[in-house]
Amino acid sequence: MNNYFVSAIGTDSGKTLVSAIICQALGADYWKPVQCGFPRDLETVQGLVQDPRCNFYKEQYLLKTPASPHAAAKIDDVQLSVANFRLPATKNDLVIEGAGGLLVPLNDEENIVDLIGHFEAAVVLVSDLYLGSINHTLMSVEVLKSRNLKVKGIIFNGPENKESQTIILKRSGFTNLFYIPQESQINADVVARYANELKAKWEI
Ligand SMILES: Nc1ncnc2c1ncn2[C@@H]1O[C@H](COP(=O)(O)OP(=O)(O)OP(=O)(O)O)[C@@H](O)[C@H]1O
Ligand SMILES: C[C@H](N)[C@H](N)CCCCCC(=O)O
Ligand SMILES: [Mg+2]
Repeated sequence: MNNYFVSAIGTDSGKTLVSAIICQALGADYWKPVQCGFPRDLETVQGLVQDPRCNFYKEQYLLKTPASPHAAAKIDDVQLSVANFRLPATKNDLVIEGAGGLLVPLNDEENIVDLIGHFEAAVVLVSDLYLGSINHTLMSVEVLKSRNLKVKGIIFNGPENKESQTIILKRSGFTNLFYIPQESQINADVVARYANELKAKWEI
């Protein structure tokens, strides 16, 4: 059983889409430990994955405000602490989706990135290809490397930019797992199509 932690270079980068594709590709389970605001990513993934092998676990913290977890927790009078997060019990591979990027705070001291070691997960980093994303991706790479975290690879998402992809891969040394182009709509068929492609690339 492997735990994969899907993080990204920011919010709205495509983590939920990528999580659904990985779940469908591997027949893995899905869990978002902390959700801030609605709709719940859990429900989005449930609507996108069509694979009876996949189980979907409830968030450990479902916070009502669409904000950074540390701020959303304050509003709901909840204390987030890495030590209190508990993985769902499963014998299956598990895809864990973060919130926002790696240095998003959970509280005054701890960040999303601190959950990765706690869960003993390998990171899948989603890099969406907007202008400015090279800087944001390479900063995320530094954060991962400085903590010696295990990285499965990068998934690029959105309008193609070969120069950005090439320099990010060269500087990071990370594996290029997959590229998802900008789609006119996201639905279960799109996810199934990319899951089939990803399956072939995952174990290389
Ligand atoms: N390749 C793509 N083509 C078309 N739409 C996309 C693509 N990637 C992501 N989107 C859309 O962009 C929006 C943001 O993506 P997504 O919800 O996966 O981001 P996220 O990183 O999970 O955000 P959060 O930090 O809130 O969890 C969604 O509406 C999603 O369907
Ligand atoms: C509410 C949003 N969709 C995400 N789940 C949380 C994003 C936190 C971003 C914090 C930040 O980097 O400023
Ligand atoms: Mg999401």
